[in-house]
Parts: sequence; C-alpha cells; structure tokens
Amino acid sequence: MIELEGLTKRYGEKVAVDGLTFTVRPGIVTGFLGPNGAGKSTTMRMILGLDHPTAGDVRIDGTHYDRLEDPLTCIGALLEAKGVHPGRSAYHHLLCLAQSNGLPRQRVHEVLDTVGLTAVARKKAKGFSLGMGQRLGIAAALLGDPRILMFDEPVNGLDPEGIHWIRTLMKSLAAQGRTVFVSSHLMSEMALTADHLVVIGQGRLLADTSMAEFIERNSRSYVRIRGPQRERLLDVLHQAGITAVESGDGSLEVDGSKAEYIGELAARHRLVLHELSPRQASLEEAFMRLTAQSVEYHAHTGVSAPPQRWGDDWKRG
Ligand SMILES: Nc1ncnc2c1ncn2[C@@H]1O[C@H](COP(=O)(O)OP(=O)(O)OP(=O)(O)O)[C@@H](O)[C@H]1O
Repeated sequence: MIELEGLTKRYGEKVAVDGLTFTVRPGIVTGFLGPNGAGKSTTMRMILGLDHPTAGDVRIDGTHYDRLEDPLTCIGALLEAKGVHPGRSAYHHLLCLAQSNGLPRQRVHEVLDTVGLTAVARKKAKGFSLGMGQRLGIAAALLGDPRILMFDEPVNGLDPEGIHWIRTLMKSLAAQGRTVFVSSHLMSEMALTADHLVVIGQGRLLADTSMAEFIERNSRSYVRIRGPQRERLLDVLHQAGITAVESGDGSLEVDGSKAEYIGELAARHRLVLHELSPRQASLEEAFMRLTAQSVEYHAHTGVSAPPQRWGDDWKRG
C-alpha cells in the first residue's frame, strides 16, 4: 500500500505537486493519469525518496522509503528506461543490482525469463531497442520480488505486442495481491489495464475513482435534443415518462430512449427540433474534459469546460 498525505512539491515559484492525498491499494492496478506536466513523475520520485516533499508525507506499507530495510524487496520501480551502462549486458546489469542489494543470483535468471530477455541476456545494452530497454527496466523492478510495483509511462514508445505484454504483466502482478501503480497520459490505455484511477492536473487531485464507475459515467449513450420550444418539449418528455437533463448549453440530454422515438413523440406534438442526435461519450473525451482546465501546454482544440457532474462529489477517499 502507498499512502500520500497532503504531498506537495515546489520548485521555486512552480508548484509541481499540490497537496495530494490518496491511497494506492494492493490487489488491483491503479492508473495514475494526468496531462503532460501534471506532476506524475514528481509524485513517483517522492514516493521513492528521490525528491523530498516541500510538505506532506508519503509512506510505503506504513514506512518512509529511506527507512525501508531492503527497499527492493518492498517496492520496485520503473521510472525511466535509462540508467543502464551501454557496455554492460542485461545479465550483468541485473547481477550488479542483485549483488548490491543482497538478492540471490537465481532471481536474475527468473526475472530475465519473466520479461522474455533470456535469449539476449548477454548482449550489450547499447544494442537494445526501446522495447527491450523497457523490459530490462521492468526486470530490475521485479528483481526483489516486491509487494509494490510502480511504473512511470511503461508503454511509451512500445509496439502493440509490447503494450499487450505490459498490460498482461500488470494485471497478473495485481492478481498475485501486489500493489501496482502505473502512470500514463492515455485514458484509452488505462481503461484496458487499470481497476482504479487517480487523476491529477497541475499537481492537484481531480479524481480518485474505480474504473468501473468512470466507465459507467462516461461510456453512456444518450440523445441530445435542442429546440425553440424547450419548456413544452420538457413537458412532453415528462408526460411520456422520459427524464431529460439540461446540459448547460441550452440542449437536453436523454438516457435510455431512442432518437427515433423522441423524434416521433415531438412530431406528434408538433414540436420543432433543431437537433436530435444520438451520442456516445468516449473515455478519452471524458478525461480531456476533466483535465481541460489544468493542461499546461494548450493546442486549440475547442475542448469545453467540465460539466457539473465532474464536481467534488466524484472524488473518493
Ligand atoms: N527539477 C525540476 N525543476 C523545476 N521544475 C520541475 C522539475 N521537475 C519537474 N518540474 C515541473 O513540475 C511540473 C510537473 O512535472 P512532472 O514531470 O512531474 O509531470 P508529469 O505529469 O510526469 O509530466 P509528463 O507526462 O510530461 O512526464 C512540470 O511543470 C515540470 O516542468
């Protein structure tokens, strides 16, 4: 378990992480999402004691990282797929790590096998592809057989086979009862991997929710209706037992009814409609709406402000 309590990091005037409080639990994959510059890497570095918080606290199974007796057996991390001497083989890189942390040589063989690098274990790391480098970084994270695993953007630059492999690995590590915390800026990827989501923007917590709840709220299909006789339209819908929700821009949204039925209902009551469109909310759109206010570097995309339902009630402790 990883527990953050009011975790804050300032770099001069810049607040990179702003009072984050949440818990990463065992047995599930927790996705850590946010746009570029949201503070994900800074948070992960503080969890590992590589950066010191300006305020707040973070504990790993109840203890600060620098007080863990055998850190690699408690938490393994992939932060950046760097830090490997280019002239060293995968085997020797892992062996050095194992020896300096008092881990048995046998673990090196086991993790090489887990990540599928056994056949190239004696090759120099400088000849490694990006995917092989990621696999080596993951092997290092797994070396101490830790209860907690943390991966920063593990699928960056990987091909579909590599992405699928990492996804399967994370799920199986969580199924073994481990805590798995993985960052990404891709909602679509997380939707396939994570059971729980923590979303941040400009260092602040925006959401802490189960993936099931996120999907339920956002993959809904609905019908958008707009017309000049709004009040009459609402009455007609109400009489037909249909609940319409005002979307904020003058249109109405209806769940659970077909556009054809609403169109026929409106025609029977001689109501003019300017719009009658079936819609499907995508998870990526929902994520962009949620983080729209907190993106550091904006391109003009016309993403609208978050609607009411993304309010504080959505955060879970
Ligand atoms: N050492 C540093 N000195 C000054 N500012 C920093 C430092 N490290 C990070 N920052 C700033 O803190 C903010 C958060 O950065 P961080 O790398 O944690 O975000 P991120 O969510 O991991 O982004 P990305 O998805 O782009 O990797 C950014 O504005 C970044 O420029």
